[in-house]
Amino acid sequence: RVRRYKWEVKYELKSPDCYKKLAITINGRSPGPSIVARQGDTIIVELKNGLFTENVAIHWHGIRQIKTPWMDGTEGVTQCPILPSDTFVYKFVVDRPGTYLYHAHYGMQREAGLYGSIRVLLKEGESEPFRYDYDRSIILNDWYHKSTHELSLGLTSINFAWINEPQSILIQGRGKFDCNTVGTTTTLCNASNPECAPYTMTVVPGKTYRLRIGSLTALSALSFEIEGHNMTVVEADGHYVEPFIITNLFIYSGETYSVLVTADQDPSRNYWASAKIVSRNSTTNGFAIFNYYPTHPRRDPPTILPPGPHWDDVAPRLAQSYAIKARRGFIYPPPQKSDRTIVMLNTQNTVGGYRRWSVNNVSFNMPHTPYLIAYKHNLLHAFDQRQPPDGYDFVGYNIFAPPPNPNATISNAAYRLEFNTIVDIVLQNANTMNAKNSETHPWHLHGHDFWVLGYGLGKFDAGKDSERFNLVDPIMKNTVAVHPFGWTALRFRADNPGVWAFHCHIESHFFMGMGVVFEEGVERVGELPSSIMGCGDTKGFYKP
Ligand SMILES: O=C1O[C@H]([C@@H](O)CO)C(O)=C1O
Repeated sequence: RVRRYKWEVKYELKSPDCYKKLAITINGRSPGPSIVARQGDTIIVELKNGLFTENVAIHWHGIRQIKTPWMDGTEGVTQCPILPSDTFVYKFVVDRPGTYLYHAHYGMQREAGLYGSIRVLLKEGESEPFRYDYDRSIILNDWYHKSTHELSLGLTSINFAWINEPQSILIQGRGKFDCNTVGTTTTLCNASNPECAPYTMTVVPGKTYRLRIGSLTALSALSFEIEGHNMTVVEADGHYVEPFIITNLFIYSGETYSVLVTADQDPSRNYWASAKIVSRNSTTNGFAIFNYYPTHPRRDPPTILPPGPHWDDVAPRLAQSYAIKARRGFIYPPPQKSDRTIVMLNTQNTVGGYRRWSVNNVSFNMPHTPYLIAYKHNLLHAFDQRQPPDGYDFVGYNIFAPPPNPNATISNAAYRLEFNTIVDIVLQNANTMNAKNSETHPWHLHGHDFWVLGYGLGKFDAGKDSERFNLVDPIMKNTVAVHPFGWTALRFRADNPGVWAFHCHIESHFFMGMGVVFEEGVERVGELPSSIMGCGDTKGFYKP
């Protein structure tokens, strides 16, 4: 089946957390319309850029774009940006069932509100290996009152201005900023605006809900819970998980999970659903109402918000990471050996006085000519042809201290992977430029799912640690966290011809250079549509 959507992207004044700001919307909405389809369907999105002075591109997060690598929506990698007043047609197949996302992949527009959810159902007649009565999607996000321009200008200035903690957390596009904190200095905040009434999820006592939870935060790692209710994790990034029970779900930007929740508590009241920031010392949190029918949906629960886990306790987060395994009967065992291992040291750096993030001391910059077009049309002068490094100085580098020489280099070089080979990536976290500090980084790979082979704390030891890789039942994902001062190992097969970004899903970190690009089998990619062209050295290639 073909499912067609006609979208217009525009700025509109919105008050998702009671504070009015210009948000980037799709057909007037943020989050945008949900895409609901069945496995094997073709999605066609006719996207009009109705922003007056900004380009746009939309990435279909978790969709592998098999045979359509030019539809990945990654500006600078797979396509030229869509110019103001232009219309671009995305067309791709959703080949696997599961919970996915879409969002802007141009500059830092995602945090201005350009995002939504994709739900791919099984083929007609097929059923899931678990039971539920109803299916719901919610997206968690963090929200900033400053514009994407002001935030990105601060990050790219010699007088570095960090984006800081968000003003609120949004659950399905709704949050609550405390208007008292701005007092009468502005009329932009209105606590009784119905737009910022909490999101309510109404449940029928006794029924079981499949909650598809996705995070598209700009920065924050979150802990999500529903007061007094257990959750059973059954899906992660489109793959079935061997079920396990939790009281709170740690979720990092770019991840999706399905949890089963049964409305089995006292039905005469409502309960809080809450999203609390972890890994950073932030006081901002978000809440929604888990409403038991027929209790009034606007009635506040009689309790205070659950306090949630302590923000800097890494142990329970690591424990959740370890607990996620492929579901029995749905295990795709990984190849037992890899052909190449790339160790990626994640550091915060400076380049020429600018604050940056780097991988093996190389800070990524997007070229003007998208890689995919440059490779196919032999425009190889468009970016640095040297290979970025496959590792760092394992012996000499102390991951527990700020970088002794924080200077990195800027590059747009890409990794070329031999087609169909097995690639291991070890993401190695380290201390930031601030003493005794290491952050959580969710890494997202385009065009693939990877096996998560292991996690650890401290410096990855190629001998000892790789012997403990889970080669039996690792989960496959497209986004995975690297914990503070820790490492995460993943494996994938470079079998999807194209050029794919791999980056920290913290929007500002990718913007500051925390990412790489992989090329694989580009010679197998068919003729590129001219609609993706027109920028950089492809000027004039666009034929309307
Ligand atoms: O990139 C970042 O900059 C700030 C801080 O390190 C600035 O000092 C921070 O928390 C980041 O994640």
